[in-house]
Amino acid sequence: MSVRTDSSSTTHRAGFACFVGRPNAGKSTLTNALVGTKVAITSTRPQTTRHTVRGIVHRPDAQLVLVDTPGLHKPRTLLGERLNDIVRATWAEVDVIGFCLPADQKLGPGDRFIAKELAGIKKTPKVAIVTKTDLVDPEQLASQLIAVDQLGKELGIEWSEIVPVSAVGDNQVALLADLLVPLLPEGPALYPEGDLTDEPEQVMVAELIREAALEGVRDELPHSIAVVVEEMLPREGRPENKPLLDVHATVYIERPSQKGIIIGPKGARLKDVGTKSRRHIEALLGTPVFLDLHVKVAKDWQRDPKQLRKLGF
Ligand SMILES: Nc1nc2c(ncn2[C@@H]2O[C@H](COP(=O)(O)OP(=O)(O)OP(=O)(O)O)[C@@H](O)[C@H]2O)c(=O)[nH]1
Repeated sequence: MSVRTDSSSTTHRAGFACFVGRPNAGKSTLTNALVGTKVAITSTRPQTTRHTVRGIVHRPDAQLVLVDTPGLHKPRTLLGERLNDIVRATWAEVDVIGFCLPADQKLGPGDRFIAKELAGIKKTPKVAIVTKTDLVDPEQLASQLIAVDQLGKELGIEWSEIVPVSAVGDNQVALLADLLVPLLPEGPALYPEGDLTDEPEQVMVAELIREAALEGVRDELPHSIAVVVEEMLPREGRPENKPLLDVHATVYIERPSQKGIIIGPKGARLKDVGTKSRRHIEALLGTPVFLDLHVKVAKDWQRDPKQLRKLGF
């Protein structure tokens, strides 16, 4: 007896996808849900993703490399302009774009602004992803799906798919991967199996610290925090079964007046930021960590090209 296998099942695909959408649309959370580990930072504050973080989905039939971009927005500072340039450059390079639209919010000018830009990128297939479906009832979801369909028609965008997902409720996340994969080109894996991201560890560690530093200073320091990891070194003289990684990092703020906010009374806040981010760093790197945090003022860094370069933008 002979068994014939369908040739399509042996085809391997590999390529890049990026999620776009207005701030807070759920792009980072979706990236994490697809990859299954914490690689992109999430926060309830908009515009927290500054670095392009790739998460990699490994499957027997495909490798899907996710590029998580910052939100496109009306630039007010030099940093804003650079972020928008990064976003557009990313869109032109990837194999498929996932446009994230939260189910619980009516389509607004922010979505249209992005959709118009997307309409200009003809070649790249676009999947509309209606996110956060756990926050709405079926009726609301249905009308959002219709609105997204209409938005596409109006602007001349042909959605390859329109998919509702909930990253938090893990609903349809696997289906989304199934729909993205056929849109990738045929080819061998681009990264070794087991790699979840090619972002240098130091950048990921810096992002984890920044995430913790942003928490709780909701309104005082919205986007004035940058974090640079100066050094990560294994502590010398430790027994082999008790390693310790020394991480030295600097939290940059824009003005001296912000120092008090970040440090808190008697240093309590900074200590809290250190404890929280250390736990995340240890989980990420799988080793105990000693975290040494400093706060420095880099005057108006968001507007200063020299400072921006130094801080990695
Ligand atoms: N209920 C619910 N909340 C979600 C879901 N996905 C994301 N969120 C929440 O929405 C907020 C924003 O999510 P992010 O993933 O950080 O959004 P983002 O689009 O990456 O945001 P930026 O980095 O600002 O561009 C966070 O508080 C998430 O917890 C979801 O499926 N369901």
